[in-house]
Amino acid sequence: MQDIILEARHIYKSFHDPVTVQVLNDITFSVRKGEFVSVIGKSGCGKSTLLYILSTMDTDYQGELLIDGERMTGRTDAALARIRNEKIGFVFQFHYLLNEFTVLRNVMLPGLKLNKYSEAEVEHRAMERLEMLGIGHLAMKMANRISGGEKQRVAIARALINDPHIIMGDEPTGNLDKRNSEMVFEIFRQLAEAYHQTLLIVTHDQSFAENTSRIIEMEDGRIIRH
Ligand SMILES: Nc1ncnc2c1ncn2[C@@H]1O[C@H](COP(=O)(O)OP(=O)(O)OP(=O)(O)O)[C@@H](O)[C@H]1O
Repeated sequence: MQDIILEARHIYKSFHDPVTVQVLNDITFSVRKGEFVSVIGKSGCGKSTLLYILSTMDTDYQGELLIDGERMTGRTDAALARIRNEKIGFVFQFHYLLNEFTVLRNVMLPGLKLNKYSEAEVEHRAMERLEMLGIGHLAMKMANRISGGEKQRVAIARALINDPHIIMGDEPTGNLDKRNSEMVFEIFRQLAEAYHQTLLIVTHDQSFAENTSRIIEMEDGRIIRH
């Protein structure tokens, strides 16, 4: 099907630490273009482990992962790094901005790495995204001189720089107060509605999840609702 952005087929994952513990058990689901999906479940049920696999950062699993219909399984690390930078935008609980750079430069970095646009074009795209998120005026500030809510908006601008096919988030509101959490949710909702941006967000926040277009619920390494 053409509009399926992400497909997980029978994914299993075990840790050997030192006894073997199966953390993901036959995970199968897909995400269509424009869906705003949340992944919920009790602490330790395997959400972050699953997100690492879906985002191609962890390749040590059984099963198949397809992004845009292409198999990710069995590719080299370099190939996966390129696919990640081109197709996946990341927003984490901690923003991981580089403090020694300006806000603008932080947003530009994944765009420069892609090697698709000139530096001037990447700068223009970064400014467009900062302005869309209402923080154009922060462009020249150093990344450590802005508030937590502003940092998370910068992280979202950075995630959008290469027009990702999917944005993946691991607790993107986990470190924010209520007002900023609602703001981040609202940005995601508008991205999904106005731009048909596909989003897959792991969250503990029940009210966040209830307002997404689909909830995937996990329990003990399995999907119990999707
Ligand atoms: N590197 C590792 N080695 C061994 N066990 C691990 C490792 N990483 C995670 N686990 C175990 O795998 C299980 C799932 O962890 P995971 O971080 O995916 O859960 P989670 O649902 O994201 O939890 P939380 O909501 O608390 O972040 C847990 O039992 C955890 O202890």
